[in-house]
Amino acid sequence: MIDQKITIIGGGNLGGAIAFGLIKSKQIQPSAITVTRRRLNLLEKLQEQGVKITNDNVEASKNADIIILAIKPYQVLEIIQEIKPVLNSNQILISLVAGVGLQKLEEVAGSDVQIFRAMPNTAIAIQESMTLISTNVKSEELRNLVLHIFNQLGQTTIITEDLMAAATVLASCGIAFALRYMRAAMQGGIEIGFGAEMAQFITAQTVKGATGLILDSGRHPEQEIDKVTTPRGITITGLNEMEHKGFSSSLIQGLIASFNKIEKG
Ligand SMILES: NC(=O)C1=CN([C@@H]2O[C@H](COP(=O)(O)OP(=O)(O)OC[C@H]3O[C@@H](n4cnc5c(N)ncnc54)[C@H](OP(=O)(O)O)[C@@H]3O)[C@@H](O)[C@H]2O)C=CC1
Ligand SMILES: O=C(O)[C@@H]1CCC=N1
Repeated sequence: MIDQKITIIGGGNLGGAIAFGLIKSKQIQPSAITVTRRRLNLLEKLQEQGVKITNDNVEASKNADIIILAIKPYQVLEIIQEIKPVLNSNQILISLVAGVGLQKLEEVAGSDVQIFRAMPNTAIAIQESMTLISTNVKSEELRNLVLHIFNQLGQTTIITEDLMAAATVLASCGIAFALRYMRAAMQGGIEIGFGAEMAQFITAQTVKGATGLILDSGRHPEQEIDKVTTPRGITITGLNEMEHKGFSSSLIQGLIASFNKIEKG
């Protein structure tokens, strides 16, 4: 069980999904969760589940054990300043904000607070996130607590801060890249004969199967691809045509462009 009181500042896509995911996990009482945003009417569903809602970040942070920052990057430093007067050294501050490093967060929040960064993806809405965590906090107990919270919402790993930009690209942006593959596969599927709905279902189940093969076996994708590519066959013809058109190269260049965007700020 999670006995701590959790405040989520910014109940949008991620903040809201975390609250719903935690409730679903049954590891925490809904009344131990507070979610803030300015348009409170958009938090009605969470309120119906027993979550406390407010537009007062300071009040919501006062008695929280854990404060999760799920606002936009351009707001994060201002909002830390806003809640700083009520922060204390027993509290854990977890920033989900992309592109704002631990050093900057520590500078603004002060070194007393226990600061973590967590980088999830939108599959957190179905408790299937890949969440990467970084921190300077040394306490195993606190690290395990933060891991435990995000483990309710998918898979979680602690990494060093210098890898957080790469983690943001590969996991958080990565889900959009994977979905764009799916959209393209569907469009191709429609052109060769399926209706959109059927093409979507076939594509989604096929991607799920590919994911399962890799996660279950830990084998390199190319080993699984080798099992599909009959010599002089149909698959290798398609794969090679995709590579001639720059499939892998364009994906890698896209990842690097996203990475450079974070690095440049
Ligand atoms: N989306 C993603 O896939 C990922 C996002 N991130 C990071 O997570 C953060 C949140 O992203 P996301 O959930 O997509 O963004 P959203 O825009 O969906 O959520 C941000 C929320 O903050 C609320 N908000 C704005 N101002 C305030 C304020 N002063 N006080 C309290 N709440 C406020 C907004 O609601 P209202 O306007 O009603 O106040 C909104 O619901 C970003 O920093 C992003 O970098 C990280 C990994 C993945
Ligand atoms: O695109 C963005 O900036 C955010 C951070 C990672 C995913 N979405």
